[in-house]
Amino acid sequence: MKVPRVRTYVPGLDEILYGGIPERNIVLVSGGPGTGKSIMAKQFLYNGIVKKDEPGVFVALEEHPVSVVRSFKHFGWDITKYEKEGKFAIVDAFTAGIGSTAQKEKYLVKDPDNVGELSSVLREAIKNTGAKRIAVDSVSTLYLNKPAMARSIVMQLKRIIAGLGCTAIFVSQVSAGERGFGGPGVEHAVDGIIRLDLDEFEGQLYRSIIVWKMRDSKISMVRHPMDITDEGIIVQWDKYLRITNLKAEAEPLPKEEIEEMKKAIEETEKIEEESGKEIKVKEIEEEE
Ligand SMILES: Nc1ncnc2c1ncn2[C@@H]1O[C@H](COP(=O)(O)OP(=O)(O)OP(=O)(O)O)[C@@H](O)[C@H]1O
Repeated sequence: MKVPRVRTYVPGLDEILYGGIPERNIVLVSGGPGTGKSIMAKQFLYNGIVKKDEPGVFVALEEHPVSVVRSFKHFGWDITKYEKEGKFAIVDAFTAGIGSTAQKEKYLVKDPDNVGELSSVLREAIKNTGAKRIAVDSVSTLYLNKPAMARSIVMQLKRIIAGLGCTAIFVSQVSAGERGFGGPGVEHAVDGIIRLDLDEFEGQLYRSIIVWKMRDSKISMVRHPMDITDEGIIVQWDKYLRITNLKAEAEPLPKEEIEEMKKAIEETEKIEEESGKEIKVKEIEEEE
């Protein structure tokens, strides 16, 4: 059976996911400092609103809500407009209500250590905006001081998010050079893992992305070069990054794989088009 896909519209990412993220999947975007995790989470939300009219909620645990908005705007993504229209909301789990901007926040979590409070504020934000896409940045903050609780915290959020029909990106911070993705409890609890990396060779930094797992989906089995530009993240889906002890080199993917990825995107587009038609027919029937 074909699983409905949530397209990220991050250039090249849907290709290496063979169509996009399966609906209701919770995806860990894991990586070291400065690898582009936050940008990817923001791009996923912004694209959903602009390209599909799907509202989104950003759970801010690492940055002040003012900085969150500023970093959206850095890429020309005017999120304030959609916040005013009620299609976007920030859950402030950062300020603990301290400061004048914080007190104006509609969705404030006073104690981010209290997962119950976070869950109920998140649920309210999802219901009010009609959100389809969620980003939690970063989920690691929630269990930094209590690693034994990581799995149950992630499962609690997953139940709410998937239960309300949403698809999510959970940002997971790991140390530079660490091989894991955020601890065994979390890695097995989530539905997908995307890993972002930054590696140095001969004084030059190379960005790359690899999809480690994605339930109900075929995935590209190679590391792809990735760029961060003024328009956000671009994945070079038709190339793979060959890393040896001494160097990193981008090489073209085999033709058959490129064709298969293209076909997966075309199929997703066709399914979307058909379901769009179905909705229109239903609307007309209801009007009659
Ligand atoms: N316009 C741009 N062009 C190129 N690179 C950019 C641009 N804007 C930001 N970056 C790069 O993106 C990186 C930050 O990305 P991001 O904030 O998503 O990292 P992160 O993985 O969330 O890191 P951390 O875990 O440390 O918060 C910066 O190090 C910066 O070099």
